[in-house]
Amino acid sequence: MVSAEILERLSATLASRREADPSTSYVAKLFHKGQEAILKKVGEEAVETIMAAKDGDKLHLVREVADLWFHTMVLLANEGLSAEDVLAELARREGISGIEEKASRPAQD
Ligand SMILES: N=c1c2ncn([C@@H]3O[C@H](COP(=O)(O)OP(=O)(O)OP(=O)(O)O)[C@@H](O)[C@H]3O)c2ncn1[C@@H]1O[C@H](COP(=O)(O)O)[C@@H](O)[C@H]1O
Repeated sequence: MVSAEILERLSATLASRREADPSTSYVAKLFHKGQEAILKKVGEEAVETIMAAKDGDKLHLVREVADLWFHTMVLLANEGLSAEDVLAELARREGISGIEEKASRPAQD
């Protein structure tokens, strides 16, 4: 079974691409283009994920979500963050009902 360790390995690979040659690395090319280009890819992959969910093809959906996760990881890496930061936030939230959490927020003026 594939474990979440793939996210850690991918994070390490992404970090290593900071110094890589954009002509031989897709990730280095995205870093080189900058945040706007990365955000554009995240937006495109989010839309493609929605379309895949609607067409009912499960393999297509899995592949589009993989593209989305990958590009959000590039976004995190570009900001000096990694999958570990997101996993830690999910761990912090574990067991806290979304309904309870929302109800405990201070009232907005
Ligand atoms: N997981 C991925 C991964 N998923 C998707 N992609 C690439 O993301 C790109 C965008 O996909 P699209 O379907 O949107 O293709 P496109 O419309 O032709 O792309 P654009 O021209 O718009 O950029 C494609 O080139 C895919 O190959 C990935 N590229 C790399 N990785 C991982 O990142 C590592 C480092 O990659 P490099 O930096 O290229 O060595 C690899 O070893 C993999 O582990």
